[in-house]
Amino acid sequence: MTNQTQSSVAEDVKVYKQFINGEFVDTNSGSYYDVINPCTEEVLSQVANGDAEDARLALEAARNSQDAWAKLAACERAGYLKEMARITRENRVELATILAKEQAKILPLAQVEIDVTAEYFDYNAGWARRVEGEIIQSDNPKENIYLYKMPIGVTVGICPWNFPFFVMARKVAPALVTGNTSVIKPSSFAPNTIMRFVELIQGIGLPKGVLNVICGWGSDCGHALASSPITGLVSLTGSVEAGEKVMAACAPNITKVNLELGGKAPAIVCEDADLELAVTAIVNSRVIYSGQVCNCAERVYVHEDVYEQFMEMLVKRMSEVKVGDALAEDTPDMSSQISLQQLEKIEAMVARAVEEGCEVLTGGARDDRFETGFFFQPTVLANCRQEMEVIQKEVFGPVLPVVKVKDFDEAIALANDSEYGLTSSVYTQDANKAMKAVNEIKFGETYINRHNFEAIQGFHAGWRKSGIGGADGKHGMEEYLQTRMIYWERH
Ligand SMILES: NC(=O)C1=CN([C@@H]2O[C@H](COP(=O)(O)OP(=O)(O)OC[C@H]3O[C@@H](n4cnc5c(N)ncnc54)[C@H](OP(=O)(O)O)[C@@H]3O)[C@@H](O)[C@H]2O)C=CC1
Ligand SMILES: O=C(O)[C@@H](O)[C@@H]1OC[C@H](O)[C@H]1O
Repeated sequence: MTNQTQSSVAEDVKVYKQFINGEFVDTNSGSYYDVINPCTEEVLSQVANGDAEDARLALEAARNSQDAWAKLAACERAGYLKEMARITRENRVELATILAKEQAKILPLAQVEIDVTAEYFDYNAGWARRVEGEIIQSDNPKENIYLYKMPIGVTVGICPWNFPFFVMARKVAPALVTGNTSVIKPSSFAPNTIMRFVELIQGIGLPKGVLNVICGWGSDCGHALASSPITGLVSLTGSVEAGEKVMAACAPNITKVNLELGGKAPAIVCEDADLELAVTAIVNSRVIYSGQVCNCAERVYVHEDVYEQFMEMLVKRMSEVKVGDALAEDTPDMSSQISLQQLEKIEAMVARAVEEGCEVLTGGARDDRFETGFFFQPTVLANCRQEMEVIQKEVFGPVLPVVKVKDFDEAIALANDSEYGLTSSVYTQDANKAMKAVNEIKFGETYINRHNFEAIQGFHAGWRKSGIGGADGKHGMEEYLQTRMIYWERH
């Protein structure tokens, strides 16, 4: 943890306490840590460094409020989500600015995240009148069989730093509308926007304990939330390593997990592709939020017939990417990485790729034009081979490794050869190739002739190590429900 330091509470920066049972309270640990602006490295806030006791108090508050919350009419619960949407919209500029500063996200993208989050609250409010059960035919003519959809109880949402505000809503909105209560743990790297939002919604009258937000490190506070017998569901967005730990923590209580654990998205460029479209989509997808998005192109497979032309266009476009402070007036295309650790991880992966024989066509190093921050140059790597780490492991930075392939079958086989299975994309003007990809590519999400993002009414779900369960739409909402069967005999 190099860009957060433990400290006592200073007086001149914003301080965020824990939000438990409808009140802002001190952390049991008594300590706070600094959250910095990754571009400038200035301290933005001091945030409660929560521990297992904070987790216990938040979970108890969520448990104590859950019965009454579930007994409200679903449309009444939805009313609170609509209020959250309204308040998000009314404060969209303030929230986007906080977000941009705490995670080095360029302001237009931060604004998109805030606006989509408001949409997300509204969209989930719409499910209130649509959660339906079933009446099933019995073998006994005197019996009716009913299937009910019930809330799980207390849900925990553990958020990442890359889309912290949106992912918070992804975990809160379906939980609350279906009658669950929620404990949210933001990433320690980006808690400010979530905490400010919690301050802003104080006037909406949400019953105490229905939503609790506690900050603290995953290994301590997060682990305590996941391992508690009070917790009915843990939804985590983050690394495979954190997912494994959360599953292990949940195992003794057989607690349900819902995991979104990143990806290694292949982009396949066919010989008949519209190359201008493919290059634009792949470059945008790789540099958006400085390459730190789980569903964006992480490796490219290009047909040998168009390889030279594609690479020339790709290198030109990547070398033209504008890098700068996330809040600069002449808005850059991308900014700093979130932290020194992430910068060092990217740098080390690129260095190992070069040792293994990759050729750097542009970028390949830290961007030393900046006195502060954790900037890495937009990078294209050629001569990549399937077995290389840079093709197999998530880089999470502005680095595009490219592999030349002889045909579409080889591209699909190599794309599928991955422990990850979140998203993928195919660029072709041939409907038969597109259909073959739809049938044969083994990923939870495939984009044809475009790249990210997914729709809030879709279902964002990773295969293999990319996760379990999913989010968004009807099926994402159903992750927060369990079934109850009633067998009712007439006498
Ligand atoms: N799927 C995705 O969208 C994301 C993928 N990643 C991938 O993960 C890599 C590392 O990023 P990193 O920040 O370390 O991501 P993590 O997976 O460590 O963090 C994600 C969330 O999980 C929490 N967490 C970590 N360990 C535990 C645990 N044992 N129990 C409960 N909660 C836990 C974190 O808390 P805290 O950080 O506060 O300790 C954070 O809130 C990236 O390089 C990238 O490859 C990262 C972010 C998002
Ligand atoms: O963490 C991620 O990268 C994903 O959760 C991401 O957040 C917004 C994207 O559209 C996602 O799915």
